[in-house]
Amino acid sequence: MGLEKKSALLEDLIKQCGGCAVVDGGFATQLEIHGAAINDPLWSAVSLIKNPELIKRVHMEYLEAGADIVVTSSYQATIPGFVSRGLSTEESESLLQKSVKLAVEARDKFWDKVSKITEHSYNRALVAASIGSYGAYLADGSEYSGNYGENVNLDKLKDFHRRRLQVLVEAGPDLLAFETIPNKLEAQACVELLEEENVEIPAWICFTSVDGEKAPSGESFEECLEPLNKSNNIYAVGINCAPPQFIESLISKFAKLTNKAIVVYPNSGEVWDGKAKQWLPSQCFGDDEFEMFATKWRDLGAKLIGGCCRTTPSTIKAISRDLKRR
Ligand SMILES: C[S+](C)CC[C@H](N)C(=O)O
Ligand SMILES: N[C@@H](CCS)C(=O)O
Ligand SMILES: [Zn+2]
Repeated sequence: MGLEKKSALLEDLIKQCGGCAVVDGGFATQLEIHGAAINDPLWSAVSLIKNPELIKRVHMEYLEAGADIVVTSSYQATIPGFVSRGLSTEESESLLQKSVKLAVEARDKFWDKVSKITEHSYNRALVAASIGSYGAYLADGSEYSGNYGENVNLDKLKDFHRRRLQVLVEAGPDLLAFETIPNKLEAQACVELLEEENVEIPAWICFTSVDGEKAPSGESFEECLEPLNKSNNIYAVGINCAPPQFIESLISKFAKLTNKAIVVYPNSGEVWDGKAKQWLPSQCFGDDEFEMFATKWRDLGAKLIGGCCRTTPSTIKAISRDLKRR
């Protein structure tokens, strides 16, 4: 299936959902709720080594909550990351494939179950392969600073992303989700790679923001979106893992800067302490607030809405209830 057909699948899903599809919520958060220890350089991806069954369980929980799109466990899964744990390149690549396989299996199992029920409100979900930023791999919180240092140029970022992208694409997800991109250089590297590798899977690219106005690097979103707006590979652009109180004005800003679909999946509002590797309490949104804001975000133009870190299946249930109340 080529790029056009796969993009049409996503387009149809959005239509079927009444104009806005639901993305799942914090994957790592739900792993932790089930007791997974992820204070680790591989973060949530450590579960690919330690507990793949739990990954599937979390995907199922988000599907049951009403997610139309499930994001795989590969955010912080990288070949160099696995190799520095003593795994071989082959083993590392097979874990990346497994991240897609687990999500596809969960989706198929769930759909098999619900499609037998005469009246249900679910859609057949799509699987988005997560591709975390270079900062996520560094595991020092730099996905929220955009500060990669002087030695990181376009080629280095392309080299970092290339093989993982190839492996994930071969595993056959429906979509690609580039997450927590903190600067224009990395966004450009991702877009150029999609073209160089002739990838035929539609992608979204999401930036973080720590001030509610610009990318963490200080670059304006006008600058950051410029390479993305020109690319046929990019279906949607947006924001993930930023505080929810920024989302309203960022959707309005993006709507003026792009014709791409807009995707937003904020975190709960807590702030990540990269050194201590823990979330610090801050102004926080609960499920009720997500429920209230989801329709607002949709009315402002978002076509894909979900939650990121510190949100849970109950957050997704609230968003789904809100958006699917026709
Ligand atoms: C989205 S952040 C909370 C993921 C974890 C981070 N890259 C780290 O490893 O410290
Ligand atoms: N989808 C990621 C988080 C991105 S910030 C995960 O939970 O593993
Ligand atoms: Zn997050």
